[in-house]
Amino acid sequence: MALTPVPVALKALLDSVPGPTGSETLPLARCAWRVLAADLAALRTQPPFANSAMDGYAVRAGDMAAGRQLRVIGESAAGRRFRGGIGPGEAVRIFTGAPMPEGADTILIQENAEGVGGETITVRVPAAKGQFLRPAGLDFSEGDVPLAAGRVLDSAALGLAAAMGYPELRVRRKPRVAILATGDELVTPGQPTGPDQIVASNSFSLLALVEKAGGEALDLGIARDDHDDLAARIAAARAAEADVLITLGGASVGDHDLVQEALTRAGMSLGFWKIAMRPGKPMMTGRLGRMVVLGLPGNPVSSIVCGHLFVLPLIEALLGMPEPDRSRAIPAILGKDMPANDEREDYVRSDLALTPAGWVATPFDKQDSAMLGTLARARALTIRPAHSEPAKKGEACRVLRLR
Ligand SMILES: Nc1nc2c(c(=O)[nH]1)N[C@H]1C(S)=C(S)[C@@H](COP(=O)(O)OP(=O)(O)OC[C@H]3O[C@@H](n4cnc5c(N)ncnc54)[C@H](O)[C@@H]3O)O[C@H]1N2
Ligand code: MOO
Repeated sequence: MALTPVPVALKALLDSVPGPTGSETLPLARCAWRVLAADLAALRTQPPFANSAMDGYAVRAGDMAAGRQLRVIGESAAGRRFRGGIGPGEAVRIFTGAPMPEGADTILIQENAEGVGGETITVRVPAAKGQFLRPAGLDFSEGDVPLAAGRVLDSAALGLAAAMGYPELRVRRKPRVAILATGDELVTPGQPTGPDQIVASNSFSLLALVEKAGGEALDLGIARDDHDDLAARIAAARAAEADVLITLGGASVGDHDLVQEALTRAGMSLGFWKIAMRPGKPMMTGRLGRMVVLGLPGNPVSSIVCGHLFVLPLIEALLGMPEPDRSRAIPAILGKDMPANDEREDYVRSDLALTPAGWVATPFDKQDSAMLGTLARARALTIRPAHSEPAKKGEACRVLRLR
């Protein structure tokens, strides 16, 4: 069976998403890093009044001449405006953020005035008309829509939502991602290991990816290589109304690789199985009712690389985030020669350093997909497209940054 190219499998996976998750209303303080469910229109204008960007004097541009004396007729502070207007030859002491008095059109910063604090000042360096004046609506006006649905509420966006007057926001429900490890050899960390057993780590790796992407991980434990146990845990994922089920291991062709059959028996329609990538070849996609199914290979590095390539974009799609945010590869140059590649796109564990020539990606010598230590050391995955010619150190490449 021909291997499916990564972009084909990814597109099919994202197309299989039944739509963004529902939404919930949360107080602003609980919305950090959540995703907006609707466009957000400003409920007010910012700044609501013309104000000064500096400490100094509100003046008239017509009075700006070196040596000119001005009479200080009052003070405008942030939160306490000067009541009244200024005429020719007059100035108002003003502070950053304070409303501009009527008749003033320019700010003379105090460094450019003599006699600061007194009843008269002398212009030392004249200000240009409108200097350091912030007009009303400089930032946004009521009805503007500076934040669109799908926007992650990072620090700037959350602050902007607050400034626009919102005490609470409608955000996407976190996609629920059920994670099911499989394998007779696996033991939970901290439990005693029998002679042929190893500690199960992949669920934790995937949990970290799911949470980073804005999903909610649901650990379904470890299924034995046994149809009844697999069926019970697949049923648990459905009962929990998971948006996604990720299975780990049992994806390949061995006699104990039962996952696909168990899912098919439960009613899954298969999307793709076997992807043209290394690591991660035995990956499988499917749909079980509304639940998107991703069957990841058991090798720890394979499951994590598949997570970066497929789980992160899948969660973004479920969160209704816009398409362009899903491509993460950046240009770099190779730090060493690379051999020709076969039909599987290679994701090579690499170091990554920023140099005056740009990012330099240097692949590690050992690339076994069981070596989690190597992946933890890697700063990037260097992408070697299928059928690449041998490449020399210094040639252009693309990388996925890992941290
Ligand atoms: N004859 C062939 N054999 C294999 C092929 C193939 O095409 N033909 N593909 C290989 C590739 S590539 C991969 S990747 C692996 C993946 O196989 P499975 O998904 O069936 O994974 P398992 O056999 O269940 O496990 C592989 C390996 O990973 C360990 N493992 C499993 N789950 C966990 C976990 N939750 N935490 C930590 N480690 C885990 C497991 O003990 C095995 O050592 O198949 C190749 N074989
Ligand atoms: O594809 Mo497997 O993931 O090479 O080790």
